[in-house]
Amino acid sequence: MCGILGVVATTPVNQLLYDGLQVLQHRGQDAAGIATGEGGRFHMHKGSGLVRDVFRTRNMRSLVGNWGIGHCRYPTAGSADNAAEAQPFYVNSPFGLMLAHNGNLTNAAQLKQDMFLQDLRHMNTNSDSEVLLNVFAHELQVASNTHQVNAETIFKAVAGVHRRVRGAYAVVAMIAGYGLVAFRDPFGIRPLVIGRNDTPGGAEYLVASESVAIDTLGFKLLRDVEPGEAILIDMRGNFVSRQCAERTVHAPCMFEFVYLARPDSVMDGISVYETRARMGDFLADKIRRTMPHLAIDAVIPIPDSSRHSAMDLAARLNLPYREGFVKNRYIGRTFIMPGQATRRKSVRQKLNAIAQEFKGRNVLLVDDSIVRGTTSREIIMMAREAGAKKVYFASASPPVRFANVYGIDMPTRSELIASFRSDEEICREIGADALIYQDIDDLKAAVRSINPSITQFETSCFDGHYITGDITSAYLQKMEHDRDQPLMHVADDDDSDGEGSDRYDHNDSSQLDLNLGRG
Ligand SMILES: O=P(O)(O)OC[C@H]1O[C@H](OP(=O)(O)OP(=O)(O)O)[C@H](O)[C@@H]1O
Ligand SMILES: NC(=O)CC[C@H](N)C(=O)O
Ligand SMILES: [Mg+2]
Repeated sequence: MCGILGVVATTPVNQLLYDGLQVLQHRGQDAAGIATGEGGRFHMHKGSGLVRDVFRTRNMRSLVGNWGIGHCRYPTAGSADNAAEAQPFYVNSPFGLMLAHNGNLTNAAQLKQDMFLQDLRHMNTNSDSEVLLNVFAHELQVASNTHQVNAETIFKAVAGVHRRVRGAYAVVAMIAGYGLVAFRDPFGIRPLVIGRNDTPGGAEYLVASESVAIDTLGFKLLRDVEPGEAILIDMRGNFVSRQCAERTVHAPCMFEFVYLARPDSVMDGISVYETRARMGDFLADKIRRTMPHLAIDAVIPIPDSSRHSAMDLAARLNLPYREGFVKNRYIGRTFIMPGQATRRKSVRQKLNAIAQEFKGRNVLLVDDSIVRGTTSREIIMMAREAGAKKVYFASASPPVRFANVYGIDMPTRSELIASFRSDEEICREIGADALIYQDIDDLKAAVRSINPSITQFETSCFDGHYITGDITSAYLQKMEHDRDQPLMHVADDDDSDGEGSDRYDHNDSSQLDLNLGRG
């Protein structure tokens, strides 16, 4: 996952894109970038780090124009902390293109080779998103027979992308002289929603990974981009859309509902908050059914993502819900940090136990998922150190046993605590007195209870079924081999200009003398 945003407005969009990326920060903490368009001219600034660290006042001032795109990165290809792989990516031909991508391509290596040999295109990074941009550029070039780009050619180019590219992709792109393009892969694995804002100057459109960005930026949620669909918004704010894939299946990523998305988002017509609450209900029923003997004194969530499931679980079991861990709000999400050592250290920095909530009690800790077991191991130890008698552990999702190839950085089975262990072994490994996992059918039922029209999900990390149908065991083995080391860190030279004190203060948009009309 990463956060992506695209907007065509009637006033400058630099502040809007910045604010939107801040709201999508939970989707990627590694790098951020913004590109804007001023007529046919692009401006861009990107770099490693959190949104608030990447942009300085002078960068924001240079992002001139009424339309643009933004990206915050959680790397799944190439390397972590590498400013060269920050997005958006740019190619000058045809017309001038900028692109930002959420997802992961599964045939990037083959495409890269084909494009070098057949299309004479060079790629300068190991990012699959740069490959995607070049495929789009090539298809647009082939489809264009005039010097002017039009909707027909863009739709043809997106259809060409769908034919050549495999994997997961939600995309926002800018075409110089035309406007904004957004599209989603034919399985709709990664989310993408559209918002609209009617102003005296005309309609404005915003496309974003999650509806939370649409709400907070003052737009109204229109709908999701359909799997395989492309939407175009020209620089005057005219909106057209078309289905560009020959065959579509709607199978959104289940892990978005479990962990990735913010609870206040609605994606594919499903409220993430309500879904997580329903996961708690189903899990409560399983506990009642399978472990009626557990004498639980209190249900305690592991902040942040499990709170809503834990609350409903406690209510359904008629047990007290207690907040036993305090989260340091200045530490980011642990799971999406690159490198296991950093993740482990961050759990202790991030969460601290309130001893009184544990002393002499049997507690049921609830988390949304157990992936590498980093959080659960530490937290159970902390609960015991705080004086808990028995520590039971419940996960609102099933065991994560398989690699993800669609934009979540868990490429190797060996790093997953559940891959080659039974539930009893996992329970021992994390040090719990009992362990309860959600069943996969209950997880699906929880999400479908909010929107029954979604009948399929991308659930490969739980069941090993890869929805795109092209993932072979040889592919998975190669990935395991290539990535048995976590993503490499590349030295950050971002502050080489020595002007670190000039960081942009997001609370003071008056620093932007070009920011007219947006607070
Ligand atoms: O088994 P693990 O490898 O530790 O991964 C699972 C944990 O990571 C996530 O939390 P994270 O701290 O990333 O974010 P949150 O604050 O949104 O819960 C998730 O909510 C689990 O707590
Ligand atoms: N998580 C993502 O969406 C990652 C996007 C892209 N594959 C990258 O590594 O930069
Ligand atoms: Mg968590």
